[in-house]
Amino acid sequence: MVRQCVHCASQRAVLRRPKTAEPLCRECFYAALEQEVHETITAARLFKPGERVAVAASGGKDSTVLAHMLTTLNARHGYGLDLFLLSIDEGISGYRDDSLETVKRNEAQYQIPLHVFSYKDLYGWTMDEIVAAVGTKSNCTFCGVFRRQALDRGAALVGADKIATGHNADDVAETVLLNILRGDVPRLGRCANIITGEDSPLPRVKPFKYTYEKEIVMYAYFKKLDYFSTECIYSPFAARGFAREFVKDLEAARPRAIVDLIRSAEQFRVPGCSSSSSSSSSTGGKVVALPQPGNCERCGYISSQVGLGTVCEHSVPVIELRCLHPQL
Ligand SMILES: Nc1ncnc2c1ncn2[C@@H]1O[C@H](COP(=O)(O)OP(=O)(O)OP(=O)(O)O)[C@@H](O)[C@H]1O
Repeated sequence: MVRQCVHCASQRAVLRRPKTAEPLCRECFYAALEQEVHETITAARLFKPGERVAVAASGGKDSTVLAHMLTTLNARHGYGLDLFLLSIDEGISGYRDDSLETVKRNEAQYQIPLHVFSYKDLYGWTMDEIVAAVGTKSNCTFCGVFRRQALDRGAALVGADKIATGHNADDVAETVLLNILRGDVPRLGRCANIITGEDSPLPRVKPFKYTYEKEIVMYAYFKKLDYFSTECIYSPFAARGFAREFVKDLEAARPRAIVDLIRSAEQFRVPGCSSSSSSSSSTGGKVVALPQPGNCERCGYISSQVGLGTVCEHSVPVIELRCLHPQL
């Protein structure tokens, strides 16, 4: 029996929405997803008219769909944003070099400018060189910290007011789980924030915070968007992979599990702990020490909070990573 789309009741349904199980036609699926993202953007006041927004673009499905959708919604709803693509080349051959080719094509497809910054230019080394020197243990943690700072630096250099990333609901749910497993209460309280660094010169926003990965993939597939779909060659060693599998299993049993995990973390917010605050805070009578951001003793840039001490990534040559970070 041919199912009708439950929204328009005139077209044949071509898919069942993973989040709601509704049978929908293509156009109604696009409209539903775009409207949800628009509502997320407006409800959380993610953007202000006239802002220059860097769309952090890796060439993967999430950031490609984000670039497509922000361009579409900006035109449709008159957000008044000056959008551009910002890519970081971590120096991972056979992975990032290929995905950057996709971003270059996206620049022409979405008609928004692209700026690329590399670890090599910013720090003097590539991830390939780091992995060759220190192996694959913890490399994802470090790469993530370096990328975060590279995005900040790149965005500041090209005059951005804000960075939008393609983190989706599944990513946020995984992070919630990982923080529970680590007992990291301060991060648990803020990992589900839709805006981070609100008080900093370069806040970050996640317009896809409630958007399911499966729906992003469907959207990209049906719209035939040009994206790169290979996993990073170093990522099989990441602990996040186990959390991802678990979230997928939970979703298979009950699709709402993803959004419920996010909502739980929103409830876990530690009083007095925002993305930019640092001190100590009381949770259920227990005082929780919050990370203290420091400044690099060499270049003065804010240092990371993952155990890099007070020397930022910019100033840490590969050989010193070993000395400063015994966990490597
Ligand atoms: N090299 C990069 N340059 C610019 N932005 C990046 C880069 N890598 C990741 N990002 C940003 O961080 C988000 C989350 O990155 P992550 O590595 O978790 O990839 P992902 O979930 O597979 O996303 P995507 O499908 O966009 O690659 C991306 O959606 C993108 O906005």
